[in-house]
Amino acid sequence: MSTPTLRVAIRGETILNNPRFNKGTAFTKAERKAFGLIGKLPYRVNSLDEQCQRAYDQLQTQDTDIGKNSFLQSMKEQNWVLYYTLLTRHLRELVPIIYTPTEAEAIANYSHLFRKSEGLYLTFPDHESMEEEFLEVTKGRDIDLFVSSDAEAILGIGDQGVGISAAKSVIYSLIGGIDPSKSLAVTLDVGTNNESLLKDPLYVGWSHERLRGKEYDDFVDKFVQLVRKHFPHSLLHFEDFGVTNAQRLLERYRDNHAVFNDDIQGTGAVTLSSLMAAIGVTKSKLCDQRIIIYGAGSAGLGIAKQLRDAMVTMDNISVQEANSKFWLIDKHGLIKESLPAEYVRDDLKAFSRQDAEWEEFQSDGEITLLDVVKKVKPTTLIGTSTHAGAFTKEVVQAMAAECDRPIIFPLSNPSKLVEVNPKDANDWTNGKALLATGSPFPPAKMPNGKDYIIAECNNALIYPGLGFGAMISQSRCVSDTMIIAGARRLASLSPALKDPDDALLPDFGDAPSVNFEVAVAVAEQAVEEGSAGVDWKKEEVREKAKEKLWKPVYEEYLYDENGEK
Ligand SMILES: NC(=O)c1ccc[n+]([C@@H]2O[C@H](COP(=O)([O-])OP(=O)(O)OC[C@H]3O[C@@H](n4cnc5c(N)ncnc54)[C@H](O)[C@@H]3O)[C@@H](O)[C@H]2O)c1
Ligand SMILES: O=C(O)C[C@H](O)C(=O)O
Ligand SMILES: [Mg+2]
Repeated sequence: MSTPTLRVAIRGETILNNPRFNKGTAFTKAERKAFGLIGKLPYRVNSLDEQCQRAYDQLQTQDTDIGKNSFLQSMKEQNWVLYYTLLTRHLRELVPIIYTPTEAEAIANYSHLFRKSEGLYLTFPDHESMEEEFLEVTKGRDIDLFVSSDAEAILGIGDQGVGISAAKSVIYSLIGGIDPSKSLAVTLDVGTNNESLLKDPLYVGWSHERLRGKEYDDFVDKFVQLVRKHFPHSLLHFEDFGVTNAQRLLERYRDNHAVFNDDIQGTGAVTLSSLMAAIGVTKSKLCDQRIIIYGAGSAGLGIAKQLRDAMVTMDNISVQEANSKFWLIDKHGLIKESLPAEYVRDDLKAFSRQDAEWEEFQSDGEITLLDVVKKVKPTTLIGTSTHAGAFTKEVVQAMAAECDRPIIFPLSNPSKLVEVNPKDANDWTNGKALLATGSPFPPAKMPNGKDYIIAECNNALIYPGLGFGAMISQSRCVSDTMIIAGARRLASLSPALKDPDDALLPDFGDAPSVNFEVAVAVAEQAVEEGSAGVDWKKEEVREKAKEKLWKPVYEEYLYDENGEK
């Protein structure tokens, strides 16, 4: 295949300092001449393979994961093709370094590890000039994707002031095939309530208490309206917003723009896929499940709604009946009618249990996870609480006593916050538990000595595909039906369908091809339901999607002062 060519308008130091165009020692002799680089590079021209080998060797000299994370961050600042190629070639090994769980440590130390800015920082004290800043950074760019975060609820480590959007953007390109020059990470800095950051003289964000109320809403709205005005066909991704804002913002904007909340919808979708795979093993229906969700925040509620909606569409039961299959537990125990109003957000009310069911418990006492497990005899237990170790041996064994194949998904991230280590859940149930976790864990041993692969039920196994599908079909919205289509396609790729002792979800090493399948399903659904902005037939979607996939390859550059820059 011949090398694709690209007309480029920048030369000399400028091209060497631009990670989108820089090739380092891989610039050919002809390019070095045309772009004024002969004296700026050592003589030898390297291939991408040689550069990868050198970079991988250098990476191995780092002893710690956080050291590797910093090294890779620097590489991203230098050369995107090399960075993404290296990650693609060592995907299983390096995703946990650039993403969950190591990313949690990198974000918690953001101000101390900080070397170079990336993306767009919109900070409240500068809100009056927001449009200028926005246009300055987006000038001349064709942006398809904005990945935004106000960093109030980063993974399970809470308020970090500035943070996660860059790591989530990388996953879109690495796994979803989205051209990194067409996406933009946006930090919405509205202050922080994290005391240690506020006291830290090196904190790089706005050292101020977090904005709330109208000022906050107006600030976010100003940003969303800029996106809508200047990039009406883009996808707007929300990540790790606090629980009081996440659902509200999604509802506010989802009818007018293609917006997507990863913690609510991405987590709901990947959990639905995992559960569909698990009930394939237990040979039961979704609506036969009794589901406890421990931690009723953005992820917990997103999962409850997604599973509920799937029961309604797939098993044909009423919304009310589907709601009755769930027991949600939060910091103050089971969500039930008589719980004080301040403990039950409005959006949880549909899942609130009736007091009459729980008469044997003192009305003012908290109903614990163990109480609920013993009474409800759940088939499925999902953790999104950030409460490490909450699924104790007593809880897990009480569940297993009443259920042949307990489905247990401790989804809190990073690894140290997991509700139960999957190895323990496996041991305590004699290998009967069907397990999936939010962060990567090593396999557990089954009683027959075989490895049980722990599926990684992380939204990264689906959100890049959901996003790519919505983007390529230029969908005006990300509808619930598009998300269900993606989740069903992911479930259909479960290894457990062929071998019930195998993992519930495909391996993360296969995440790019899996996400491609998800994208095709999502775009096909968008075409079918008429929300696509492209004029494609359903049968054409796969081919069109293939054409749009971005891959890290060096193009041959021709100097042209009217070219790309
Ligand atoms: N696997 C995934 O793909 C995925 C996706 C999103 C979130 N998560 C993880 O889920 C966790 C929650 O994330 P979120 O975005 O929903 O945060 P959130 O702050 O919106 O929700 C956390 C909820 O847990 C509750 N909680 C806290 N302590 C509790 C306790 N001891 N008992 C019961 N409930 C308790 C909180 O009150 C809150 O409602 C995080 O660890 C996050 O990393 C995982
Ligand atoms: O970032 C992740 O690993 C998944 C998820 O979005 C989370 O908030 O934990
Ligand atoms: Mg998240």
